[in-house]
Formats: sequence, C-alpha cells, structure tokens
Amino acid sequence: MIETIKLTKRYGDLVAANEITISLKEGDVFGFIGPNGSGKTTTMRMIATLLNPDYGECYVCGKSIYTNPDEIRRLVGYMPDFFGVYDDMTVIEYLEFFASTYRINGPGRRKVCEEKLELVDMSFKRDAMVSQLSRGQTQRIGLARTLLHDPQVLLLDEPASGLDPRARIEIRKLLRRLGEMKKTVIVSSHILPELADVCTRVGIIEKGNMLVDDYVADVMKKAREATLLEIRVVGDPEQAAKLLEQHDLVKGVSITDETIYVTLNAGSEDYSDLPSELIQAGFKLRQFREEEVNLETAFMELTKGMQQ
Ligand SMILES: Nc1ncnc2c1ncn2[C@@H]1O[C@H](COP(=O)(O)OP(=O)(O)OP(=O)(O)O)[C@@H](O)[C@H]1O
Repeated sequence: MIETIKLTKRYGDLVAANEITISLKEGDVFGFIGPNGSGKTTTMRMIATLLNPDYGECYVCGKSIYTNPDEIRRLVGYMPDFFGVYDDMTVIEYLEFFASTYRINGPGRRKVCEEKLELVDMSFKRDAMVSQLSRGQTQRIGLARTLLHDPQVLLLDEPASGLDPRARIEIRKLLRRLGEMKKTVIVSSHILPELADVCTRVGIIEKGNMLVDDYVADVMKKAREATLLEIRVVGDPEQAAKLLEQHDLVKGVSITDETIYVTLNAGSEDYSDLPSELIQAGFKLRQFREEEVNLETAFMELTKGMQQ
C-alpha cells in the first residue's frame, strides 16, 4: 500500500529526511514517532505528493508519486498538524463544502458527510458552529474531513496533539477502527506510549534518520534482554528462590521485599513449567507475573547511543 524507497529531502545543508524506507500493507497502522523537527511532516508530505523529494521513490497503492500524483491524491487522506478554521460555518456545512471540493455532489453528499460525522462520533454537533468546537472536537471534524473521499491511505500528522487525556483515548479508538476497516494509516506523534496500543508497526525517526522500524511486539521483544518474572509465595521466599535458581531456564534470582525476581535466560519465553514446579514443591503462589516492558522503556533501550 505504501512503499517508500530511500526517500530523501534536503533544505540546504540540512537533511530533513534521509533515505527513509517504509513498507506498509493494508490494515497497518504505523506509529511514526520522533521529536520536533525530526522529519515526520516532511516524509508524510512527500508521500502525499505535496512536497517533491530530492531523491528516492514512493509508491502508494502501486502508483508512483512522480508519474501518478493526481491518482495518489485521490487515494490518500492527509490530515495536517494544523488546518484552517472556517468560523462562519456549521459542522455539516463545513463537511459539505469539502465534499464538494472532492466532487462529491448531489443527494449522496449529505449522506457521506453524515456517515463520516457518525464515524468520528460527532453527529451530535452537526449544527454547531465550527468556531464553537473544542480542540478535540475540531480534531475529530478534521479527521471526518480527511475521510470524506474514503481514502485507502491515511496520513495523520499529530492528530492527538493538544488534546486532553479523554480526547486522546477517543482518537486512539478511531485509529483502531481505521485499522479494522483495512485502511493503511501513518500517524505521527512525538509521544511514544500514546500510540503503543493502537499501532501494528512503529517507526522511530530522529534528525531525518529512521532509527527503528518494526512491529510493536518485536520492538518490545528486542528491547528486553531477558524476561523478568515477579513471584510471591506463601512461606519462605528464600527456599523458593533456591529451587528456582536450579532451573535450566533461570539466569538469576534476587529477593526484594518478599518478592522474588527471576531473570530468565535469553530465548526462554515458555516458562510455564516454573509455577507448577513451585506448587509441586509445596509452595502456594500469591503472585506470578511477567514484568511488562512498556514502549517508553523499549524506546530508551533501542535508541541508546544511536542519536547523531
Ligand atoms: N520549508 C523548509 N525550509 C527549510 N527547512 C525546513 C522546511 N520545512 C522543514 N524544515 C526543517 O526540516 C526539519 C524537519 O521538519 P519536519 O517539519 O519534517 O519535522 P517534524 O518531525 O514534523 O516536526 P514536528 O514534530 O515539530 O512537527 C526541521 O529541522 C525543519 O526545521
């Protein structure tokens, strides 16, 4: 669906995007993560055919940005990080206006607009003035506008920026829904955990360079050197620790505040024998869980020493 090959953009001496290669298929929701000025907008604008690269190629649904820009614009919905506000319009008028720019006309136009309003949960504001919407509601209307021509590919530039936690959750729900609808989505953010649970893939960009591009699960996996288990037993933790220490899967054991921390050898993902062996030895388990690696920890781990 989206295939960029060494996409590069320079501004004088500054390389805003350096040989960016991304390959996304139907239903992929790609979290494009990077700090301010790292090249996210530049890359998305090149994919949307709004900015010419200096080097590289990009295909959207098999069409090249060089030879088929008009077709790509029909296939892509691009939501910029800032869009103009049209103060003297109601929500439905605003959407109808943009629908007409996509040549969606006739009686079907109102229906399309109503459908998109419903998709972003904004039907209740259809007759409100655009100027009277909250920031979160404005973002949602912006997304409805981006979806009007039913694009297969969505490029969403920081849709959650400036939103309160509740509105961020709403945006996340919407992203998940778009993935379920088999759209291909690139969504940018400078906050990594914000996108962790909705993305299938994550790309980390810094100073124009892609540092990481992988499936979320694999990013997590790579980030952890070894699985860490937290175990609490009824009875003497020292005894349980001794037993665990002897197990083939176990690399190290320590005890803090009655909790036994067990580090497993690399690659020991199936540790289902451990709880049963403890139980067989007469211990009752109060807790047995794998420590969660969150995406923020993963990010710090993966980008350690990689910055330019
Ligand atoms: N038209 C331009 N002329 C010169 N430099 C530019 C231009 N547009 C972008 N840049 C520079 O290119 C770099 C990448 O910018 P870009 O907007 O792609 O970053 P970003 O990751 O989207 O940042 P943000 O999170 O702040 O939106 C920045 O250093 C920026 O200053």
